[in-house]
Amino acid sequence: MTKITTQLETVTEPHYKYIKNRQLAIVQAPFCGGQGKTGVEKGPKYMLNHGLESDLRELGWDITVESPLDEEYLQKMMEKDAVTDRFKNTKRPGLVGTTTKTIYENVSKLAQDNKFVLTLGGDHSIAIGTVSGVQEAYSDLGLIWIDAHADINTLESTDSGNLHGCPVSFLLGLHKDIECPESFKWVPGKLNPNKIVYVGLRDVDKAEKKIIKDLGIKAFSMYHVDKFGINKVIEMALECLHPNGGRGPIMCSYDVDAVDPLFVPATGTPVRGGLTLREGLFLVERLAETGDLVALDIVECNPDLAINDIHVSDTISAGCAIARCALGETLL
Ligand SMILES: NC(=[NH2+])NCCC[C@H](N)C(=O)O
Ligand SMILES: [Mn+2]
Ligand SMILES: [Mn+2]
Repeated sequence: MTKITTQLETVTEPHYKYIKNRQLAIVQAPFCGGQGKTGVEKGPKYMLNHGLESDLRELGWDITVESPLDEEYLQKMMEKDAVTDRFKNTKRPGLVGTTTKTIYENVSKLAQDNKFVLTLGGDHSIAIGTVSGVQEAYSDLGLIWIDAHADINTLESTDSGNLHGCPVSFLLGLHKDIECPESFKWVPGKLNPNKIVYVGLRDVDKAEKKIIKDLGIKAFSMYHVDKFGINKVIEMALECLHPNGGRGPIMCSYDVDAVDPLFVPATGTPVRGGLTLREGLFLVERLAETGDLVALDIVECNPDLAINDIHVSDTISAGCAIARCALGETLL
């Protein structure tokens, strides 16, 4: 009888080769001006109240909590600027531009100090600031955008006018070719289209599909997740960012609506047919295993959109679990 011996695959412990002394900065970004529903600004407080800081300290991180935004000022501006702060179809370009600039300055400093930067949103417009900031420290940064949506609308293509649907176009510098308000002139827009990859897409606007095709951006939709499985998808995504088995720093911008609303109900633009909670956590566990992860955003938790307390705790605990898995928690 012939014996079949299977090679046991090995798994590497989470590690962070670009980060000095396991130092972590948690940046609170309580901003809701990139979309129309209030409550998403409560994300950071809810995640911290859930014990996130001590859970991460338990994982060996030395932590500082940063609060670069003036919440009172933001609240005042949210009321005041609702009608006046407009550019064509887009809502609050002034406030989004100045707020993301503040986040950019803070994140850029922290990343250059070789700290891991974990930013808690807020809506996804904050990624204009976080990704631009992290890029100041790592010029060859690869970006994994985990989301049901592509968030790549331009100031011209957006139907909703909500700027949380546009951050990727700013990061790619697409605003430089069109008429653009003063408030966004600071955005470096240096992200190369081959340095971003999407995972989890299932609700992409027509104009966005054209931009993705025209720029040749790599995107793994839920179809790809079903067809190839989540493990193959993340391996392919990593290969896209640093080809030929090459390695390099990676940032992950994680919109919790990538995960199915069964697990993450309290979010502004839920779309059915998403990642299971385990698939959503596996993605970041794998990133932690590479040793290349340098920064993470967790955005779009909106406790006010829950219809009961279970929805709040499901959503917030999923957001916190994403952070813990990315920062070294393992199942055993
Ligand atoms: N970050 C998000 N949840 N974005 C949703 C964007 C939805 C739609 N594509 C828009 O541009 O308005
Ligand atoms: Mn989304
Ligand atoms: Mn998003």
